[in-house]
Amino acid sequence: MGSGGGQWIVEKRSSFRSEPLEVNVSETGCLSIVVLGASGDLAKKKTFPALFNLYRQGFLQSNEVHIFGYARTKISDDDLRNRIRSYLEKGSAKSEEVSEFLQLIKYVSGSYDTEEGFRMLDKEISLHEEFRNSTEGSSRRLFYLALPPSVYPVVCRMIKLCCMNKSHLGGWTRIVVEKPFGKDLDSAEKLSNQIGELFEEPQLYRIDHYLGKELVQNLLVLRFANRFFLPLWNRDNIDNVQIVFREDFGTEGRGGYFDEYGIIRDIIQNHLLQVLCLVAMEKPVSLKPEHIRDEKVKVLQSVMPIKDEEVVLGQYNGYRDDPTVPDHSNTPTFATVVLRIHNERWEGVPFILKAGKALNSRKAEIRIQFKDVPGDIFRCKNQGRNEFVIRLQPSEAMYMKLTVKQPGLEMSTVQSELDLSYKQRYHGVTIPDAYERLLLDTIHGDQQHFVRRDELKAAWDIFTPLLHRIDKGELKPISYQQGSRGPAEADELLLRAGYVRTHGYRWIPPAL
Ligand SMILES: NC(=O)C1=CN([C@@H]2O[C@H](COP(=O)(O)OP(=O)(O)OC[C@H]3O[C@@H](n4cnc5c(N)ncnc54)[C@H](OP(=O)(O)O)[C@@H]3O)[C@@H](O)[C@H]2O)C=CC1
Ligand SMILES: O=C1O[C@H](COP(=O)(O)O)[C@@H](O)[C@H](O)[C@H]1O
Repeated sequence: MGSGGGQWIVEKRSSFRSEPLEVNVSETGCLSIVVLGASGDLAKKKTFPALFNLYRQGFLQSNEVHIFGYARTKISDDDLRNRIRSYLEKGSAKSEEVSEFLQLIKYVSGSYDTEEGFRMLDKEISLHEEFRNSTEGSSRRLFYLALPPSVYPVVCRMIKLCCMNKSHLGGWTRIVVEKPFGKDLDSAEKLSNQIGELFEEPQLYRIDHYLGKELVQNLLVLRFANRFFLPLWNRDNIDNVQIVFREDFGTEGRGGYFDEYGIIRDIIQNHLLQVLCLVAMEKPVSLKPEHIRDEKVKVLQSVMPIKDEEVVLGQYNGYRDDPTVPDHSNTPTFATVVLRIHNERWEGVPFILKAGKALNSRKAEIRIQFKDVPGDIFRCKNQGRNEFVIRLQPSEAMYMKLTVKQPGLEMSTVQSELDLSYKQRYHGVTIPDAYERLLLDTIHGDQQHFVRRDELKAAWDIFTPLLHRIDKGELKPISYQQGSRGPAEADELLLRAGYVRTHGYRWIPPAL
């Protein structure tokens, strides 16, 4: 990145894109993207809008791409287009662009467990490929499973049986699967085995959309391209790390799904743990996906068993009013869990993962709190510690809380910050949605930001014992008010873990 006449130039992301894993694969030519579960919530809110944005930016060309929606619901092409139109007509999108894009979508209705529908789907894809005159190495088929995980195995079997890219055309077939990948270690391994019998690891993209967020993608750059951080990023200097997810709304219509999973499976075991890996891992040998994922696995394998006294669970009042939630549900909608990493860099540093629904604010951030300065000659220790905060959302930012001299004649100290707020710094730069990047990575065959099978296993290893105890009712959530900070016990745990709150200081995102 460099500056010229006040104008910031953002280097193309491809400058540090890792190489695709598969050899002899085509990244050009006829591309068919199939959204299975096209009638669902994720498809309309995230998958189709992300495809539309890629189309608008020229990453998907109308002369090579065709999009297929597949689901059981019996609707026409136009019905599907009308369902998703309003989710595309947002921001600066022009209605003609939306209409052009919608014409690329064809809908096929069929069941998930019989060949008939998938044979029809294959016929439609093949028609498109013939129409586009696919030649050697130019037919690419991407299947996005926007479906409940219970149907992944059968759907993958049907794809393998009926819809694979025709080998004489070259190209590839790739499968994107959504979280949750299982409910515990055994079910995740079973799912992995079932899918693994059908597809090779380089064909499988286990998506965790937090890995597509701008500031999560920035973590490796920040840590390993800045001399500042290298000597500080360890147990000698860092006292504790918090990775926090807060939502100011409840389960809203997803109560049935949520009650089966709970906040640990929904957010902590995947999104927050992936962020922890990037904060805590050692420097990878290179940016090759396997080198990065090797380091992530090592961190996960170094996490110690979770102690009961380092867990606080909560459930918001009113959660059970949802008719799809059982009256006596023990499912946590809030959890604070302390993880401890048993290695040379992090021994003794608590990683506090906190997630909650129906709280008093919506934000996701990483908060790295440094130790006190030894020999504090200014006697400013009580004002607060140095903190480095990475605000993932909303208002993407990084800021360092530090102690400075209070401007003026007096020699006193005050808390202030060095602030890199993205909206202020990068005028006019649109931060892409996580799903956009990850879909583009899938098309490019870049698995760096996807979860590898052994990573998934190591992640479930950490949380399975705790989850089983919650499922059995051995640990109970504490009730908390909607719109609050969550149970007070969580704040007490934070203090016990060593976090020191800075009183009287609040970071305010700078206005433009
Ligand atoms: N919604 C979200 O915000 C997020 C969702 N996800 C994950 O994405 C996937 C899809 O989520 P979402 O779109 O919300 O799910 P939905 O419940 O909306 O299901 C998607 C589609 O799958 C079909 N379907 C639903 N239930 C069943 C069933 N029991 N058996 C077979 N088919 C079924 C339905 O299509 P039809 O009946 O027409 O076949 C439905 O339209 C899930 O794995 C979810 O965990 C991940 C992150 C966020
Ligand atoms: O995966 C999920 O994420 C969303 C939050 O995503 P965000 O990008 O808006 O932070 C959460 O609401 C949902 O429960 C969960 O399944």
